[in-house]
Amino acid sequence: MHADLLIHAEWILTVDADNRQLTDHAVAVTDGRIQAILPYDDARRTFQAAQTVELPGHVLIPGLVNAHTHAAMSLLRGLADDLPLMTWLHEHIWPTEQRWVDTQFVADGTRLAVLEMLRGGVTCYNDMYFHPEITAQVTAEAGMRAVIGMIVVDFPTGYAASADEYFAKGLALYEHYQHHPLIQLAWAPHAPYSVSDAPLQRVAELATALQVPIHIHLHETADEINNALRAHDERPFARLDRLGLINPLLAAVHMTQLSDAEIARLAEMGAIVVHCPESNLKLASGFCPVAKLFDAGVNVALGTDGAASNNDLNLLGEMRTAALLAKGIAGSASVVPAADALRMATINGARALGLADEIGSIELGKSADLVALDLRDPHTQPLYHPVSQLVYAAGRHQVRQVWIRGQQVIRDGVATTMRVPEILAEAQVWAARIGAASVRE
Ligand SMILES: CSC[C@H]1O[C@@H](n2cnc3c(O)ncnc32)[C@H](O)[C@@H]1O
Ligand SMILES: [Zn+2]
Repeated sequence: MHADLLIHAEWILTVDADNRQLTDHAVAVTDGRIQAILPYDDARRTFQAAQTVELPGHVLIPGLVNAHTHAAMSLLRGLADDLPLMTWLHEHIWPTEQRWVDTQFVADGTRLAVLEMLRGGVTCYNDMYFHPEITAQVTAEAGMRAVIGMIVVDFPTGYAASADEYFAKGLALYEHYQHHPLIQLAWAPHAPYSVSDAPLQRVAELATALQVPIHIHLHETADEINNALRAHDERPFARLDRLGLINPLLAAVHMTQLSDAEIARLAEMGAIVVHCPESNLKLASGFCPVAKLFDAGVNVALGTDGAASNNDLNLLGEMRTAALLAKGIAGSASVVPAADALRMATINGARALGLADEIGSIELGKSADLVALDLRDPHTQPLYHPVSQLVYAAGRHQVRQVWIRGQQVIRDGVATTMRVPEILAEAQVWAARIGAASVRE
C-alpha cells in the first residue's frame, strides 16, 4: 500500500480513550490524515512510503492545543510585569494597545507567536485579539491551525466602532473561512465586565445558529465577582447563564472563582473550562479548582493566555505547572497525573474548540497533526515512563519535528514555513518604538 509518510517513533502516546502507549510503532499518513498505526515491522511490510522518518529515542504525541491566547500580544512580552490584572490591563496594556495596535502590529506579533508555538509543539491555538482577519491570514500562511475569535467588546477600538461593526466583521470573517482546512471561527466576547447583555445574548444566539464555540474570560479574579455583585447583585456566571451562554459551546477561560453549585451547573450543561495556570499565578488572579472540576466531569483544557501575562506560549511548561498546581491546591499528589495533563493540552483542548473529531489524539482518520520530541537529553534520562518525562522534565528545545495536516512545519527544530530572521527583526523594531515612547511619556 502507498503512504505519503511513515513516521517510526520509539514511543507513541496516542491520547486515545485508553491512553494507549505504543513502543516501536509507526504512523502512516496519506493526504494529511492518519491512515494506519501499527508495529513498525508490519508497517515496513505493508507500506511503500514516499518518505520515511526514523525517530529513535523520540516520543510522538498529538499536536498540542493552546486553548487560550492573544497571539499578537507576543510583541508586549515583558512590557509590564509583576502587576495585578486590573492595574496591568487599565494602566499598561490597554493604553499601549490603543496607541499601537494596528494591522501591522497584529501581523508581526502573530508571526512571532506562531513561530514560538510551532517550535514548542503547539499545532493549534484559540485566539482572541483585534484584527482577527490578519491573525487568520498569517496563521494559514504558516500552515498552522487556529480557531480565530470574532471579538466583541462594548467600547470602540481601532478594529471596530460599535457592537454592530464587531458582529458584521466577525460574520464576514466566518463566511470567508467557512470551508478552510486550518482556520475555524469562534465568538469571542472579551469578558462579562466589558460586554453588556444585548451583545452577549446575540453571541449566544449566533453561536447556536452557526454551531461555533464561545470563547470568553470568566471569573478571572475575586474582584470581577465583587464588582459585579456591587453593581448588579449578580455573579457573572449567573448572568451568563441567564443570557444563555452556559452551554456545550462555551469555553470559559480562567474560572478561578467557582462555587460548588457553579461547578455542578458547568457539568450539567456540558460547558468547558480553559485553565491558564501561569497567567493566573503571575497576575495573582486566583486558583482554578481543576481537580474538583474533573471530579464533577467538566472538560478542562489548557491555555497560556497572552505572552504579556505569562510570559511565554509554552504549553509543555503549562502542562507541568497545571499538574503541580492542582496537587498543591487539592492537597493531594495523585490529582492531575502526567497523563491527564497531556490530555488537557491535547484532546481536551480539541473538545473545547469543537475539533475533537479532527485533532487532539493519534487515531485513525484524524488529521496528521503530530509532534516528535527527542528524549535522549540528559535531563530526560533515564526513562521509565515517556509521559512522565514529557510532562515533568522535557523542554521545548526537544521538539524536533512537527507536522500539521501531514505538512512538516518544523524539521530538525527549524521552521520550514516562516522567515525567522525577518520575524525577529520586526519584533525588535516594535520593541524599540514602543519602548522609546514609554520612556518619553
Ligand atoms: C478583545 S481583544 C482581547 C483583549 O484581552 C486583553 N487581555 C489579555 N489578557 C487578558 C486577561 O488575562 N484578562 C482580561 N483581558 C485580557 C487584551 O489585552 C485585549 O485587549
Ligand atoms: Zn486572556
